[in-house]
This record gives sequence, structure tokens and C-alpha cells, in this order.
Amino acid sequence: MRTQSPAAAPTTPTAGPDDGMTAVAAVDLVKVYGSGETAVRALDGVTVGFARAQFTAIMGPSGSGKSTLMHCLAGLDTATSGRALLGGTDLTVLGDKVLTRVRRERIGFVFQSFNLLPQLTAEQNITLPLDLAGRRAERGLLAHLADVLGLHGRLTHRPSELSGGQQQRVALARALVSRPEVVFADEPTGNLDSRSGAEVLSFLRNSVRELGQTVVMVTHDPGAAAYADRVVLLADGRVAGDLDRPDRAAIADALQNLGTYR
Ligand SMILES: Nc1ncnc2c1ncn2[C@@H]1O[C@H](COP(=O)(O)OP(=O)(O)OP(=O)(O)O)[C@@H](O)[C@H]1O
Repeated sequence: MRTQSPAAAPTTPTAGPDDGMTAVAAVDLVKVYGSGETAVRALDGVTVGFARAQFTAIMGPSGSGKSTLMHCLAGLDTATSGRALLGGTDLTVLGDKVLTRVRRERIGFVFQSFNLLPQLTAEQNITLPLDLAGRRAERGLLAHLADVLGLHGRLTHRPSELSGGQQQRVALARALVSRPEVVFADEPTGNLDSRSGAEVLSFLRNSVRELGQTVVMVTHDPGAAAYADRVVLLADGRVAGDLDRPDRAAIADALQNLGTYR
């Protein structure tokens, strides 16, 4: 394992995303929840970049700041200081309206709880972000995603008529159909059985390889993280390690070294 201080984070943190190779970056990102004696420093100066067309997993103990980092980088939460960069855009200086548009048009999301709208069909759920943005789905890409995700014959079904694995595959199609600059996945296999989870992870892996998609995934599971090209470790709101193409055992070791793996 390469461990390092946040100041020596791995992927061109000082160059920032304008180098054309970095899709998303945090630069000295600080997030403090609350104030006074009860203040919690969830992010304590995180500097890290996520390369284009790479699959990165973020891991670390409970409370280490994984979700906070992802939410700040996705414009779902505001940082206390520092910069959250998507391409050349600093999300920390944007107002709510512009931020909503950036999230809708440039970012794909996959959540543990699927977050599909129950009254819409699978296809309507998939195209909803595009519809809201006034854009048309690329029919070829939609058909390709439905095909590789095994959703043909399910597109007219509502979420209640689909299994958990199928619902998450609909969420994956929704995340990718707009060709976003990055897909953020928060514990995407947390509610799935191991077979459905493996399908979701293989799909994410292949979307990086075949579509050049950038994927950043938060997970507790070393087996899930082993699908990634890179694993960034957080501890106490700081970058505590960075693993290049680790296997499951190397990830488990690194977590154990952080004193967290049970
Ligand atoms: N809305 C909030 N208000 C106050 N404190 C918060 C809030 N959200 C998170 N925190 C605190 O910030 C710290 C980091 O939380 P975060 O959820 O980012 O960690 P995590 O690594 O994602 O944890 P887990 O693995 O348990 O999901 C924790 O101490 C948490 O209690």
C-alpha cells in the first residue's frame, strides 16, 4: 500500500481538472457540520483527483467522510472551504439553480436505495433526467444499455414490478444514458444479493472500459472495491491511502492497517 499525507495525494491535485485527464477533484476540501463544541470536521483538507475513464472506489471506516466527500463533489452538499471541481467548474461557487442543472446534465447518480419514481415505468425513469433537461435520449445508447443490462421486456414495468437487481439496473441505465462526466455510486450493491451485486459491479467496470465512463463509488465491501482501478482510503476526514489496481486481499489488508476491517 502507498500511504501518504493529503498534501501528496496521487492524481495531479495541483494541476486540477483542467489538465484534461481529471474528471473530478477535491482541493483542500473541508466540511464542518455544526458549530462550537458539537462541530464535526467531516472533511479535514482532502485533496484528491479522479481520472477520466477510471473506476475509483472510496473506502474507509464508518464516519471517515466518504459520503460527505462524494456529496460535496456531486454538488449535493456545500463545503465549508476548499474547492470541488467538475471538469473546469468549481461547484463551491455556484448558486442552487446552476448547481441543479450541473447535477442533472453532467453527473449520474446510483444510490443504495435505487431512488426510482414508483409511478413511472422503467423507461420513463431512465429518461427522466434528460426529459427534465429538455434533451432527447440517444435511442442507440438507450437500446445498448437496455441490452447489456438485460432490461428488454422490462422497460414498460413499474419499479414495484421489478426485482431489486432489476431496479438497480434501471438506475444504472438512468445514470449513464446522458453520458455524464462522472457517475457517483453510493454503496450501489448494499441492498442486493451477491449475484445481482456482481452484475452491477461488472456493468460499472465495463462502462469504464467500453464507454470510457468515469465512475467514483463509495463502498464498505473489499470485494466490490476490487472491481475498481484504484482505491482511495479515507480516515478521519483525510486521505489515508491510495491503492493501484488492488485485489480483494490487498484492500482488506489496507483496511486492517487502518484498524477498521472486521
Ligand atoms: N448532516 C450531518 N450533521 C452532522 N454531522 C454529520 C452529518 N453528516 C455526517 N456527519 C458526520 O460527519 C462525519 C463523516 O460522515 P460521513 O457520513 O461522511 O462518513 P462515512 O465515511 O460516509 O460513514 P459511513 O461509512 O458510516 O456511511 C461523521 O462523524 C458523521 O457523524
